[in-house]
Amino acid sequence: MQNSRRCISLLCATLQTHSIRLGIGTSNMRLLHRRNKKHETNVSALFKPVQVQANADAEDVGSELVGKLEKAELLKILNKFTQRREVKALCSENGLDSYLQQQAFGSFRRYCIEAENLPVDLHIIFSDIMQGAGHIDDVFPYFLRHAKTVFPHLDCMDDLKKISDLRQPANWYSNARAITRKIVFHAGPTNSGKTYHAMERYLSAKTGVYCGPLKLLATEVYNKANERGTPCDLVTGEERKFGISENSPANHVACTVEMTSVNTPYEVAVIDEIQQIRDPQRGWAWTRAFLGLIADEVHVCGEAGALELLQKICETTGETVEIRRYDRLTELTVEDSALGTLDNVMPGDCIVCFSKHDIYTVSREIEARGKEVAVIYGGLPPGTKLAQAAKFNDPENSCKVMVATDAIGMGLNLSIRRIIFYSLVKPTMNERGEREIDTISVSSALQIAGRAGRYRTQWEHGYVTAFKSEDLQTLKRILSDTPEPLKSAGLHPTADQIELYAYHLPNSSLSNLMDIFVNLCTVDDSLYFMCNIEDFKFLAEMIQHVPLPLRARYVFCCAPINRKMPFVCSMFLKIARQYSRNEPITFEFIKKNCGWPFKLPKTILDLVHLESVFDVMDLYLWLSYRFMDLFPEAANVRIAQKELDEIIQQGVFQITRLLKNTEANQNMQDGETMNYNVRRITHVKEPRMSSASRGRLTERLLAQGLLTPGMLSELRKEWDAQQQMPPKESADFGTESDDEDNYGGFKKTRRKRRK
Ligand SMILES: Nc1ncnc2c1ncn2[C@@H]1O[C@H](COP(=O)(O)OP(=O)(O)OP(=O)(O)O)[C@@H](O)[C@H]1O
Ligand SMILES: [Mg+2]
Repeated sequence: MQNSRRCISLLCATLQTHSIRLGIGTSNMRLLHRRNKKHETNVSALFKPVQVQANADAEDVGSELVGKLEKAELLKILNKFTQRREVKALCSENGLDSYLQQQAFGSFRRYCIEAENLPVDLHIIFSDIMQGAGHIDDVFPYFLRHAKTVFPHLDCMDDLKKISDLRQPANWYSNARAITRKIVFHAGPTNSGKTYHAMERYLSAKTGVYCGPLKLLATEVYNKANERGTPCDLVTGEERKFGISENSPANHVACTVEMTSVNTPYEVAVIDEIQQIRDPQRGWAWTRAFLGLIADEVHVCGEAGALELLQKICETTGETVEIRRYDRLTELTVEDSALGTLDNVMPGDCIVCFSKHDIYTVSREIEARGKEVAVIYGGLPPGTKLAQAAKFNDPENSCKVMVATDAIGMGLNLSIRRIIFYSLVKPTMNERGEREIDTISVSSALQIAGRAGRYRTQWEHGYVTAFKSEDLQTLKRILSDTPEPLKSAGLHPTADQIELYAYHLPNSSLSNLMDIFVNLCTVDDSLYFMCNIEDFKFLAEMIQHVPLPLRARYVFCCAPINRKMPFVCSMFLKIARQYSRNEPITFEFIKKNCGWPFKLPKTILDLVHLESVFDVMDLYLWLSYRFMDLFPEAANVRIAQKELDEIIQQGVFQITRLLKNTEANQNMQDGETMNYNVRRITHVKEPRMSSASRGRLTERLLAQGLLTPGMLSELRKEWDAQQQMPPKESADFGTESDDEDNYGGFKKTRRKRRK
């Protein structure tokens, strides 16, 4: 039980106890700056003291030379020493602030009292002081030696600060700086032909790369280019497809922005949806692409509000921005009345919700009125999303209404006549990692509204309205606003930088290293901000007890998984454990753990679970590109994943029936599990608990749906097994790193098999 508690507290630490949360949006950069300042005073608390072994010398030479030390006397000297003003001043001069002083004094006192034999030099100093032959301040050099062992950063603060000096990210990309790039900014509202014009240039070039925000968009470009006779490869985190063949790379590439190569020269590069550069989580990928692409022409597409920031960044690269402005190609009208009731839904309507719970409610109610619905939300597999989009777009299909989350804001081509905002508030995570409800931003409202009346679809005049009449005025106000100009672009520490940190602080956990990095780094906050590292830290802490080399640990923590999905998280942990034992993660392993062969979902809970399984397979594929030898069965996993996508598709086609079954089950069962499951689906509606009312950690995690009973028992087993394994250094560099992987600048890591 003790072990499992520790295991759970590990998870909890991730979820609740971090003092530093960096939910940084561009709008609160000033705040960040101040917060950084504030943290400067307690950044010391991030440095965890290293335990120093007592009895450093095997033989008690000191006692032989000058006799044994009286412990009570020794304690008196130590207490006096720690209270002396001169000593405190010396401490400050040597980088020990009051927090570190307290820690180091305590550690030094314990060390001196508990040691049976002190190092001979220290022993003699104490003996001299006791006999009036030495001064109490003479202890200081020995204390400092101890303090530097306990806090190794004292000796390398300057190095650490240098490593995390992020003031000139433009200089990280010498290949891009070596050429003169032509930067073209295609600015305009949604549906104005920005991407279209950039793509025309891309397709006419000899070589080109398209960097998009979503797999679906990259896939669309890949398909379009190949259809037009321009062979094009597809590169996403989990997939590679080839326009010609695996052995002959095409001259054109369509990729997700995180996968952008900053080592390959191109004639034309397109960076789509550049306003995402301000995204608190993913912004760093756009910054990296914008600064690092080696292309004669870099075409960026997006909101006009990004222009000033891009121009300022270009001042640091010595480039100029050519601007091409576009107007919306079709008309978009905000209606004068709200929808009021779902009875008023018409063909071509898309109701946009901001929670899955609302998606379920609305689709159920529309179907109850005898109308078919297509459903799209972020968690659905790509095949399912495309199938739902195709059903809705097909003029011959009887399904004329769509219910979607803001997942449709970017990417999919949908024939929408009218967008109806079911609500104007969206649950978000604040900077402390707590859930909050926020009114949607002007930018995202315009993106979503812009989906109506798409050029060259059956509905060329778009309409927008709200579901509730009380929201209509607010919606009108939001839509008449211009999106706030972007203030800064995201940055993220690279694996190399963290590896250097680990070299200096070998006893620190990866999560701790990230915290220290973020707190010590210097960023030019008139241009950049540090991206939120909470997801990374969450994963790092979850696998902290798993013995892994640092590089591999780093790559694992970059895996794009949703930490709100307990099944995916527990599989992540299992896979990491298997990897750490150097055992291949086979298709059999996936089948056994994911319940293959898959059955059609009967309830929404089944559907949610299948979505998690899909994500686990994505995780497998993602890892398979980074650790080829231990993930050898990507091909089989891909086939099974496709099969699963089809099963999920069928489930979503019958979503109303699943909802009915779920409700019937709910009435029949009253057990804990059911309660938990329902909460899990409706988690966005849950009120946030105050810390006082949170109760036991495990219960809290279970209630929040962040831990399942099954996962809890797995964790217990994991932990018990771990206790029986020999310990291993956390900062182990036993990996070879070779070719560049392009994921955040991290190298692909092929594991050396441990003998
Ligand atoms: N000149 C054109 N000829 C033919 N089709 C066009 C032209 N311009 C745009 N389109 C089509 O109109 C639609 C909208 O264009 P596009 O996707 O380029 O808009 P966008 O400004 O990038 O919108 P968003 O901000 O939503 O990404 C696309 O289907 C595109 O193919
Ligand atoms: Mg576009």
